[in-house]
Amino acid sequence: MSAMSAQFPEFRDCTVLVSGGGSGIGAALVEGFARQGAKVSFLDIAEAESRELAERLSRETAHPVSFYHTDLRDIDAIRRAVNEVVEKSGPIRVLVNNAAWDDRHEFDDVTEDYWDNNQAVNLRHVFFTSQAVAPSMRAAGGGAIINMSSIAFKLNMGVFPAYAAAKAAIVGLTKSMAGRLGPENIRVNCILPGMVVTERQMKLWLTEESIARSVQEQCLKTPLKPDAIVGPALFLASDCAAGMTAQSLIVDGGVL
Ligand SMILES: NC(=O)c1ccc[n+]([C@@H]2O[C@H](COP(=O)([O-])OP(=O)(O)OC[C@H]3O[C@@H](n4cnc5c(N)ncnc54)[C@H](O)[C@@H]3O)[C@@H](O)[C@H]2O)c1
Repeated sequence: MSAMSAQFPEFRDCTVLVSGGGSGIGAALVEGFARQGAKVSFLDIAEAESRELAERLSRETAHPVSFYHTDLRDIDAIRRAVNEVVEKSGPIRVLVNNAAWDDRHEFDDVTEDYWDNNQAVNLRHVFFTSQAVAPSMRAAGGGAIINMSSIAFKLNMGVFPAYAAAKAAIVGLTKSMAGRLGPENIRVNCILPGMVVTERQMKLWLTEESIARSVQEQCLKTPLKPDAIVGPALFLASDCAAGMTAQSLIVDGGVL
């Protein structure tokens, strides 16, 4: 049974918000929740890809999929979008903080502005989107937040210190938010993917050779595709994981 065919009845008609849902893993998550019968909205800046995804899925799923053009570096814009989602679709029960920017940067060249912008795309919105969504989860009696970290910060990868710092911080943020929001029945967990081959990763960073090298490090000898993250995310958001919070789930084909 694939993640796309497993069914969790609790997602039917429930409101789900995914950040960075326009492409890659985020798009697979949007599709995965939409095929569960959820009312899915997503925030992204990739206009063309996001519109195409929302239109395609809206023709095929129980509820229209809604795209909100939102630059996650703009906290007021996040708050406006979250309010619109709640007004249109009802209280948000599931939030996936997925958006990120794994830009490579040379240690000696990083400026203060670069650092701040990098943290704004990779870390700051994870807190502020959760903060904006929490009131509607409380009002609905609870919810689930899933933050996307990465195994990259555990691998001594020198190519993106700012990204690695943000991804490590997301694990700490997950635990702190879980402690704060647990009494309100809001569960907060994170997923640490390994290498996931997306179109964008292929365009920017990956080659057939680098994929083969990474696969050698995995126990499982097949490169992971975005779908590999959908099942674990559905599980963490579902009632099956009702007793789980403050946890990190590694989905890397067995690297760590
Ligand atoms: N692909 C991988 O190998 C991999 C590995 C480990 C962790 N991850 C994590 O999984 C998540 C998804 O990965 P991906 O490779 O699909 O991501 P990606 O780099 O393709 O980007 C995700 C989405 O975020 C959007 N986005 C970027 N900046 C934004 C901004 N300022 N405002 C709004 N949207 C913005 C992009 O347009 C894109 O649609 C990320 O958190 C990433 O760190 C990915």
